[in-house]
Amino acid sequence: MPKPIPGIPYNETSSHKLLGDVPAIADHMAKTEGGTFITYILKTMKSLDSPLIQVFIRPFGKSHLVLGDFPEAYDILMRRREFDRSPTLGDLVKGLTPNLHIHLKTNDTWKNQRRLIQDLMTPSFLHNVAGPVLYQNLTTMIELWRMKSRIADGRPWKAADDVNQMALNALTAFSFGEEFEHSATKPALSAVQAMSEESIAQIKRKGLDEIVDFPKGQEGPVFRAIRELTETVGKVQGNPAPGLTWAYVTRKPRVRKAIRIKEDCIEKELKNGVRRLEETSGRVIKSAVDQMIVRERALAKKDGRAPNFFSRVMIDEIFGFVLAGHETTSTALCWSLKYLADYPSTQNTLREALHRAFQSLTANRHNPSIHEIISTSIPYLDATIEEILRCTGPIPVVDRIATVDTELLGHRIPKGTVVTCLVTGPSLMSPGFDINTSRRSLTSQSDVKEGRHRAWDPTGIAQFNPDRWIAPSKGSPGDIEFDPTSGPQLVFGLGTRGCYGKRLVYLEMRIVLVLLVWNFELLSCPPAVSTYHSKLIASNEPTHTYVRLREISR
Ligand code: HEM
Repeated sequence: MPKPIPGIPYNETSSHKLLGDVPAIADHMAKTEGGTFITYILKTMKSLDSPLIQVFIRPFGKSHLVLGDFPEAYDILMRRREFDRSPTLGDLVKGLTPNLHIHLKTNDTWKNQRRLIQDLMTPSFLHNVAGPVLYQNLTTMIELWRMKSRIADGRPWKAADDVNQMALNALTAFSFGEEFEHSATKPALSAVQAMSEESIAQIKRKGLDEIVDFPKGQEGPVFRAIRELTETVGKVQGNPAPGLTWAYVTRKPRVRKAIRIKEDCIEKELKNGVRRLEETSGRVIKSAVDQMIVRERALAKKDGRAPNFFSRVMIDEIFGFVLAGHETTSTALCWSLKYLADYPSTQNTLREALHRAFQSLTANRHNPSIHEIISTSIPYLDATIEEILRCTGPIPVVDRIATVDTELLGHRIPKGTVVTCLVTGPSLMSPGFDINTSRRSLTSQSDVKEGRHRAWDPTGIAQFNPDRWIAPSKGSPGDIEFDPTSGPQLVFGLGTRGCYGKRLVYLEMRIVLVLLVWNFELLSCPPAVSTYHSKLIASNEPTHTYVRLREISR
């Protein structure tokens, strides 16, 4: 039976059930349109009127705390040594990448392993290596959508699969470079190119609000295998026994075959990288794999050991990019399409900002180059990206585990307690709870006293409004700048164990938003396919991602 921690509110009925809150969560999801674990938590927090609650979703009735307060979450993630990475996040990928650094506590082993991938999020690698290859892949999707928009001629179509493929392409391009022979978007492009005149004429006879179905194209075996594996992650989400589930899932013949294909693919790319390293003495870096090989050689030399380019750590860290980044980025981009279409004034302001930024291009049809996209300051673009991320929280929770007996908001909590911080909860997307300062930790109290306590104005906190991230420019009076410190944001977690890949995400979203808004007007879709409901699979995906595009002619 559940074992509550004294003093922290919980759902009384669940505390008398062997499965704790699990039946109530299932009931909430069955009866609430768009209901997820997160909406259950938000509802429970509201009814218990507390920023800290406990739920019973773990085996043996262990209490799991949920915190809906940014200042205290900030304190835990940034400063409190009594908390460390909890196994919850890593459990989602453990069966496929047991050697990924996500599973490690914050210690020397974690630090050493991170050295292997330390170069990949530097501005130099992102701008010179990842940026161009991402750009090349993303323009293929723009080409696909240009064809689709001409055929659909103002009618909506389902965009989720294209976005998902594009996100996967982007990550494999980042990992393996432009010479990687597989593509997820190109088969879709070929399928649309091969559409008969009659099937196009049929589409043109449809009503303007009717959904257009486009042929999908056949993914090759490598992408099918990667997709098979990334989709298994959703099966472990919210599962009280992830170890057992992984043991079952990874024994399935389909999954075993997919793992073999993935292993062969990474090994082949590593061999190509090692060959390139030998041929060019490490001077030509074309991908994350190349950079990691160069780093492994340098680390081995420094540590006085032989390099191991094919270690389990190398393989899992490489596949980790895809596992950690694919569904999350795809989800963020799907939400971006919805917000841009449903907030035309944001879209117009963004387009005007792009026109000002890329003035010399408006006379002809060329897209801004990758160099221009990266190097041009466009505060409203940064603000739009930040606001989309704030409102959507693709990973809706950030977890930590108490490594010692400690205190939280005035309550004693035992070692081993998992604390889940809500990414789109109170004080981030709804007004915060009124918490007596004396209940806060000492460091959090001093933030309040010294005015370092960042907070959003509760009025309009739930509204999508990129302007909240805009401030008057300090350098050039009359101008504006993007201020990432305007208010609380938890979308990538915080601190040493915050998201490793966030710079790549910002880069990818920047390229996608520029190319999309530059080339198309995103129009709203019929209400039935425009809801803001979500489903929490591997990440918090929108249930409906449809687009209706009007090509912009210049
Ligand atoms: C929109 C896309 C993404 C979102 C919303 C997201 C969000 C997050 C969050 C919330 C965490 C936990 C942070 C914490 O505990 O403080 C995390 C961790 C992590 N993310 Fe991301 N992520 C995204 C994309 C990516 C990408 C593209 C990569 C890799 C290329 C990546 C790699 C990782 C890794 C390796 C960790 C674990 C870091 C550690 O344990 O030290 N993520 N991410």
